[in-house]
Amino acid sequence: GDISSQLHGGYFHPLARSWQAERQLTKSMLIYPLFITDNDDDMILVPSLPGQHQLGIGRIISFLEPLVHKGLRSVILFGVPMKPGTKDALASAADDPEGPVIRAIRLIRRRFPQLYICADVCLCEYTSHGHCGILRDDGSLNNELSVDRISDVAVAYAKAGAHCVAPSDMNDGRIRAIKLKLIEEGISHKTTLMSYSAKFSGCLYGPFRDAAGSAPSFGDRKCYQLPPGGRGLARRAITRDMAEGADIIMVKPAGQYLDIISDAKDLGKDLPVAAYQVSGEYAMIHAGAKAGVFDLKEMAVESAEAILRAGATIIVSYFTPEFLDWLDN
Ligand SMILES: NCC[C@H](CC(=O)O)[C@@H](CN)CCC(=O)O
Ligand SMILES: [Zn+2]
Repeated sequence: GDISSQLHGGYFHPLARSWQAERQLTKSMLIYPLFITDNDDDMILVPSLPGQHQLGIGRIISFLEPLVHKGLRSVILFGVPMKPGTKDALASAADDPEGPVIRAIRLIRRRFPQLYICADVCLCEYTSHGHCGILRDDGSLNNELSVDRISDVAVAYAKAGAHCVAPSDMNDGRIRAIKLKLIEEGISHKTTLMSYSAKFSGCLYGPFRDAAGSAPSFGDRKCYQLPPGGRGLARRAITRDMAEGADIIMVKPAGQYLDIISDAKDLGKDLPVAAYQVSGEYAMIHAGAKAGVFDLKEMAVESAEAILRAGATIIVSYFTPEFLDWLDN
């Protein structure tokens, strides 16, 4: 055939094949989620999230030491209050200075100063009803009260030493509110604001909710997380959050939303785009490997390659510990 039909010469060799990828996965692209409980000695496996633990403050250092040694660069912290009576309608415990997240931030900052600490900011782990905000009488989110409370929690985590605050609530306008309060506090110059901008409602968060005890006690999150079909809504939310001061745009889930990741890169070509490979994606890959559909490592790598190909350069992944073993850098 004519010469332009000959493509094989560009990828017959493994190195040439690696050159075909715009982005290569490296350890510094990975953020590892940690579940921190309020019982210091906890080290509890989460059955629905293979190999993942709920950790007490007393376990964090010894848990992280080998991972930091293998090149872990960043974690994202989720508080898991287990003590009865902690949760209430206003998520009062979310910014408790003796709560698990703030204690973990301080401890990790002191022991691993080189680790970049992200703090997830939401109310669902601290509200009695399990929703990502403060409710009106009719059970819908009170956006104004929720945004005010979430921005206070974000500032508390930043003041405690989090390098990055990441609001996963999906209330309207929380990015602007957080940015303004960080500026008022004089810490906006040393706090990254990573927005879960395009976060979709769906069936892929079950194992996380087991791990975080954060399932809504009634209803669902369909009135604040985006509808899976809402590509336009996602583009509008991404554009809005960039205008409100987000430093990083995140898409979540990842594997079923690769087009949204590429939209985020298209809209936010001047910002880093993150993607969160959520608990359901992670558990599904484990289940597929266990069922013999594919090799675990091959699928974990292929799913990460797809997320990078779509345009992400940051991946929140429960596979992070494995990738630290699998990657050279
Ligand atoms: N703030 C909401 C938590 C949210 C899932 C949910 O809707 O419960 C995610 C955490 N940011 C779940 C992440 C995961 O499933 O891994
Ligand atoms: Zn939430």
